[in-house]
This record gives sequence, structure tokens and C-alpha cells, in this order.
Amino acid sequence: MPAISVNNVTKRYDDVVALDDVSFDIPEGEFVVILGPSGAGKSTLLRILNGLTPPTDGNVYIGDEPIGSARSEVGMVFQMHYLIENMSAYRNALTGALSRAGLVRSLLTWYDGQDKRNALEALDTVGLLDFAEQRAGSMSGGQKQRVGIARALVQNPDLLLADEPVSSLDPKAARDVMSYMKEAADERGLTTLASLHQVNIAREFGERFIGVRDGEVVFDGSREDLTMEVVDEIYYGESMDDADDGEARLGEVVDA
Ligand SMILES: Nc1ncnc2c1ncn2[C@@H]1O[C@H](COP(=O)(O)OP(=O)(O)OP(=O)(O)O)[C@@H](O)[C@H]1O
Repeated sequence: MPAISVNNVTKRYDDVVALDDVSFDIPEGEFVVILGPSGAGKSTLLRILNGLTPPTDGNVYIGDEPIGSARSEVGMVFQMHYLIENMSAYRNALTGALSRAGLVRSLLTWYDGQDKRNALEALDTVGLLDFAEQRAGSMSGGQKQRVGIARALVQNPDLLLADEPVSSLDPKAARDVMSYMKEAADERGLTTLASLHQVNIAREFGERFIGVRDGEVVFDGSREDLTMEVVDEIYYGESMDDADDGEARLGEVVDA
């Protein structure tokens, strides 16, 4: 059984078709990168997988459960990390446990010993155990994003979703964050979907690539298949050979 099954999903916002009859399966433990230009539908797809947005048509299964009943199994890392700046990295990571806690425990923000061990282990996974007591607000962008990953891991998800997790970071910090995320996914056998704009970083860490353009899946393949021509097709809707100006526009995307 695939870890994720997306079946004929369409999402309309009034007359905007954000996703148009999208289908794919993802086997357990695969690390998938979603590529596509601004407005292609990447965030919409991740929000549907997280149960935050219902599809207009079609359905999504996480394992054998339809999405909606499986939200706490899904951890999410956002572009804006949404950390509580005046709390320590450890306290922020710990809040990941609340998504699985009952209402009363959540309201009392009461954590048990296992939650605390999980938070420390997750901080260790992202290389921040020595910074556990540091205030999140005083951390670098890359460190904050790693705390965001730790918080998602504390949720003990089966599926990790990341919506442009490194787009606000410089290339070195972006690589660091992606390698911690990949390591965490490998260690824990997590199925992962990350949308990324930096094609070179995507190629380094992705095992499979799904290209989305105008709400449709226009590419689904391996690193070997993700040629410069394919990247241009995903981002510009035409191959380099067909481009009017013939400039190496992939460079714009790679350096973005
Ligand atoms: N809540 C909403 N209401 C109306 N239209 C929306 C809403 N959310 C997304 N859209 C539209 O759906 C389309 C897909 O948007 P989406 O945010 O999924 O794209 P994206 O690929 O994630 O873009 P970006 O890379 O800029 O984040 C766009 O045309 C967008 O304007």
C-alpha cells in the first residue's frame, strides 16, 4: 500500500483552478521534491495533504485512511517557521507534542516524560541539542528552521510535509537545513514531500521530483530524468530548444 495516494484531485477557488485532476502515489519512505513556478499549485497540494484545505474533487489517502482523519500523522514545516520567539528551542520543539495530545492536555500545555525525551531527541537529530536552552528569537534563520523540523518530528508523524522550507535562507544554510531534514527522514523512515524553488538544492536531496505547472503534474521522475530541458518545461512551459531568446534561463532558477 502506498504511504500517500492522491487520486484525481482538483481544487478550485471560484474560477481559479489551483489543481487540475492531479494523481500520484508515493511509497513509504520516499523523499519527494515538488517543483514549479509561483502559483503552480504547490502550496495548495501540500495544504490538501495536511488536511488544511479540502479538495473540490478527488480524494487523498494517507496509508489506508482518507485524509481528514489522519492529520496528526502529518508533520508540517513552513517557510515562515512560526516559532515562539521568546521561548527556548526546546520549548518550541516540545509544542509539536500538542498536536497528538488530548484537548485538556493541550489546554494545560502539559507534557509527559516521553514528550520531553522526544523533544531532546528531535533537537539532537537536527544538530541543536547544545542549543536547546537558547531563545528561538536569538537564533539564525537556518537554526530556526531546524527547530521547526524538530517540532514536526516531535509530533512523531508518518508523513513530513515542507512548504518552501529553505527559500528565505542563503545557499549554505539552505543546504544544512535540507541535509538535516533528509537525515531525519532517512533515520525515521519518514515519507517526505518538500516544495523547493532552488533546483540545484532540490537535485542534491530529492529522490523523486514532481513538477507542477498551472495546477497540473507535468513531470514525475528521477534525478536522472530531471534534465535542464525538463526544468525549463516545468518553469516556463517550453523546452530550452523552443525558447525564443535561447538564453540559459535555468540559471535564473538555479541561483534563485
Ligand atoms: N485561498 C485562496 N483563495 C483564492 N485563490 C487561491 C487561494 N490559495 C491559492 N489560490 C490560487 O491558487 C493558485 C495556486 O496557488 P498556490 O499558492 O498553491 O501556488 P504555489 O505553487 O504554492 O505558489 P508559490 O510558489 O508562489 O507559493 C494561484 O493562482 C493562487 O492565486
